[in-house]
Amino acid sequence: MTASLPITAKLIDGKAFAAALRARIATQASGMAAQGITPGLAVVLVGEDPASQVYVRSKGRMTREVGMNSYEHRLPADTPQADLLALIDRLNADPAVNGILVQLPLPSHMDEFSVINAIDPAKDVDGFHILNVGRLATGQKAMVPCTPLGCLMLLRDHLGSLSGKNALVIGRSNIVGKPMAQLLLRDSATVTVAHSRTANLPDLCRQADIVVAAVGRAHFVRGDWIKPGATVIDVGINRTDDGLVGDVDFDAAARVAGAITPVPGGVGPMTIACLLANTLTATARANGLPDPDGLTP
Ligand SMILES: Nc1nc(=O)c2c([nH]1)NC[C@@H]1CN(c3ccc(C(=O)N[C@@H](CCC(=O)O)C(=O)O)cc3)C=[N+]21
Repeated sequence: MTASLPITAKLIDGKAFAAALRARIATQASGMAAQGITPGLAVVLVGEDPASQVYVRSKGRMTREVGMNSYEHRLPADTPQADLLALIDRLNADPAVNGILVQLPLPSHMDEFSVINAIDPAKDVDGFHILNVGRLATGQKAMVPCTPLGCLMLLRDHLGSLSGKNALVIGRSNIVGKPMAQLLLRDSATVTVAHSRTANLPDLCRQADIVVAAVGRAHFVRGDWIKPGATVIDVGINRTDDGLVGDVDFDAAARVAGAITPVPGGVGPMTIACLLANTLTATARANGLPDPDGLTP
């Protein structure tokens, strides 16, 4: 139905935006280095989830490219939870480590909440610790989850103010949907969070000026769900026979939307750039410096 229309949406180039963001982070990191401070990010990977491997590799490279130290800890899938908690304790106590990321998902014998909440909230660059979740929800200074922060930066860059916009977040996960809703609310959008039980999702979506799709199902959001001119942010990373695709039927949606992020090259690179932004912010706060410019919401 939408296939006959021309592609009119502006492409929101997350890859280019993320590269510019990393360049600003590198400049600010070298300013810290001049004061004898080198930010350090520790990434802990338990087991060998293939999607996680890709992420960890590009993350390590980009961390070094912006002038930060990268520490990688790979543990076997059958590592006892107590051993992981002992490693987290060591990283919490290590002054060279300003940020700690424990790659999710964890093997099923571990309790993710116990592991995440063992991280020093000041080093919780994922923003998943319950203290940071509560701070974000109550408008206090927090570490903000990387993917929603990246989406917010792209939205603000494209739209300017989000005030009064109808925003639909599709997906209610702790890592994307819920913190995304909090950030949109803070920017005075009118926020709806939809999920697998939401009634009449297509009609709800047709009222949205902003759609953030984070459901984890390839091409779940159809082109004829999109309000003409809407801004569409696709968080999905789905590996299919057609390669990496998002949660939005891009070819159809790009004929209706005002602007849309591609997959790959949209939100994914922003997630990594925001991880580096959070590491710089954590380093600044740990050293009593003001928050770096333009990296926090
Ligand atoms: N504690 C934790 N924090 C995370 O932030 C986290 C995690 N666990 N577990 C795994 C997911 C996945 N994730 C991605 C980040 C960037 C890309 C990315 O840069 N994607 C590229 C494509 C990469 C490719 O070609 O496969 C893009 O979209 O353009 C993908 C996936 C972060 N995650």
